[in-house]
Amino acid sequence: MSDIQTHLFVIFGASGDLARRKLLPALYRLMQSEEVARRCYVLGTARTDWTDEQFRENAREALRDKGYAEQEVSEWCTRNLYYQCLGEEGNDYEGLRRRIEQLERHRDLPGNRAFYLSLPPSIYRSAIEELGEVGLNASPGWTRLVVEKPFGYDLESARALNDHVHQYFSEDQVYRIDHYLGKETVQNLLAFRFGNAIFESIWSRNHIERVEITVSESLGVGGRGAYYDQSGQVRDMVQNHLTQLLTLTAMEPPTSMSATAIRQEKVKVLNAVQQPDPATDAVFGQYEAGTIDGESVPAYRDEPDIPDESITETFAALRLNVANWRWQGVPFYLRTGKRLSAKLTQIAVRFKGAPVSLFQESGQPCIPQNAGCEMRSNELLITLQPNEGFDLRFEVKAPGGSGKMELETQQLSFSYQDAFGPVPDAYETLLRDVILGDPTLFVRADEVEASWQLYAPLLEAESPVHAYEAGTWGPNEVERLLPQWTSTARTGPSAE
Ligand SMILES: NC(=O)C1=CN([C@@H]2O[C@H](COP(=O)(O)OP(=O)(O)OC[C@H]3O[C@@H](n4cnc5c(N)ncnc54)[C@H](OP(=O)(O)O)[C@@H]3O)[C@@H](O)[C@H]2O)C=CC1
Ligand SMILES: O=C1O[C@H](COP(=O)(O)O)[C@@H](O)[C@H](O)[C@H]1O
Repeated sequence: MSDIQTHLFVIFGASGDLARRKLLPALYRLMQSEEVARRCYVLGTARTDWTDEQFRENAREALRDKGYAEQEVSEWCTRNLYYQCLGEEGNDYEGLRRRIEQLERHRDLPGNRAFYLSLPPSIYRSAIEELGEVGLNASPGWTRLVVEKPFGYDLESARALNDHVHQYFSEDQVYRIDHYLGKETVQNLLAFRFGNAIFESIWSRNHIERVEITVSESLGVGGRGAYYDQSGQVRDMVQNHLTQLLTLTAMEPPTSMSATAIRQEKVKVLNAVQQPDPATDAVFGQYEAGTIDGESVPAYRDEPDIPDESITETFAALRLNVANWRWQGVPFYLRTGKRLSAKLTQIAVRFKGAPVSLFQESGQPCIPQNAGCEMRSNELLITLQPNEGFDLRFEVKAPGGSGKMELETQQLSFSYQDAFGPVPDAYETLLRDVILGDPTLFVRADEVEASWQLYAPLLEAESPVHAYEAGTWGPNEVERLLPQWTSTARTGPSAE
């Protein structure tokens, strides 16, 4: 990473969960490179009244929990970490500015600064304004602002937040996080689609019957009930992560791999997606108690901080139509939920069958429109997590047979883990890109607004929320959208 310039990485919310579990470990891993370690200093800030040493001790503990070597962790924390309290009210930005300038003098830093807002979303506006008011939106070097998700609550609030950000920062300074974009396998979608010409010619309504995007989790809402109940699955997962997967699957080839070219194509395809009709294109659910991996788990309404009468959806399934020349008429099904049967992020592409089937019981050819004409389709499963890899399913002749040709489905498989070993963490990729100044894997202002706009009818409607048992694949009503889903969990790193 030779292009890294010496800088200060400021984490707002440094005493919080995300900083502890994701940001500090990602920065630590990045700084395993001596070169990065010499060029990146971290300043944590929050209301908690810590000294530098107390912050370092907390960071050491967080990194020890991840199993990193004691001695190296300790040295890194001492050499690279600092802390500045923002005051009881969280508004001492003058104090923060003075500390930044003092550190830059002391460490002889050129004034490059990244500000990572790992704060409750309700604080984003004031933090951005305060940064601007004390002049921290500009510096002798570069200044970058990283904003965590959720970016807005709906279209109106996302627009207002964009306007607010742009009062103080220009768009090229802003890095909106969607951690799915940092996942190696999500980026690999671009490599798969645009590095392999054989798929391009079949990647359209001419050959594809439907696309299914599944992001299922076996976990519930855990300790995040207070946030989640105000949010629900459409805001928490569909508007951002599933929509990113949709755009990467459906976008046109960009003119280059530059951030501008890629983001341009993503916005174009997003603008072509028609708003779903809540009555016919969506099914929502909420989990009841059930069993997952042999363990009993409580109902959503019995989770901490969830009101007894909550009607927040923990499951959403949608049918979307991408109204452009490539995709018109190919349904994109999206499905996501908490406390489902398994953790699985997968894109299943189901191809159209052959025009005439030659392999019928009767021995007579038939066409799919005829009753009883059995036609199997080829399928491509792109598994993004866990057991990352691809499976291409096709028909082969089953051995033997008494004069009749019988077909059996088999698959060609590629496992990421087998080929390359463990997959790096998304936050490591994203933080590296922030400090390199590469915005490709971040969400542009118009993209985030287009995405909120798409789901506006769902967010405004009062749709029924159907109960489903934890440990299943969601409410039965989902069959109304699609009776049988193609997606299946891969069984292991070398899944067959
Ligand atoms: N945790 C996760 O897994 C994920 C989190 N996110 C997003 O990341 C952000 C942070 O989440 P998370 O770490 O879980 O939240 P936490 O509640 O654990 O942490 C919030 C942090 O913000 C600080 N803070 C709160 N109020 C103020 C204030 N008025 N002024 C200054 N600092 C303040 C808190 O410290 P103090 O009280 O000391 O001020 C704390 O360090 C949120 O936007 C969340 O949506 C996104 C994806 C996953
Ligand atoms: O952003 C979020 O993502 C997680 C799921 O992320 P993954 O990387 O484990 O797939 C989800 O649990 C959480 O509710 C949501 O806020």
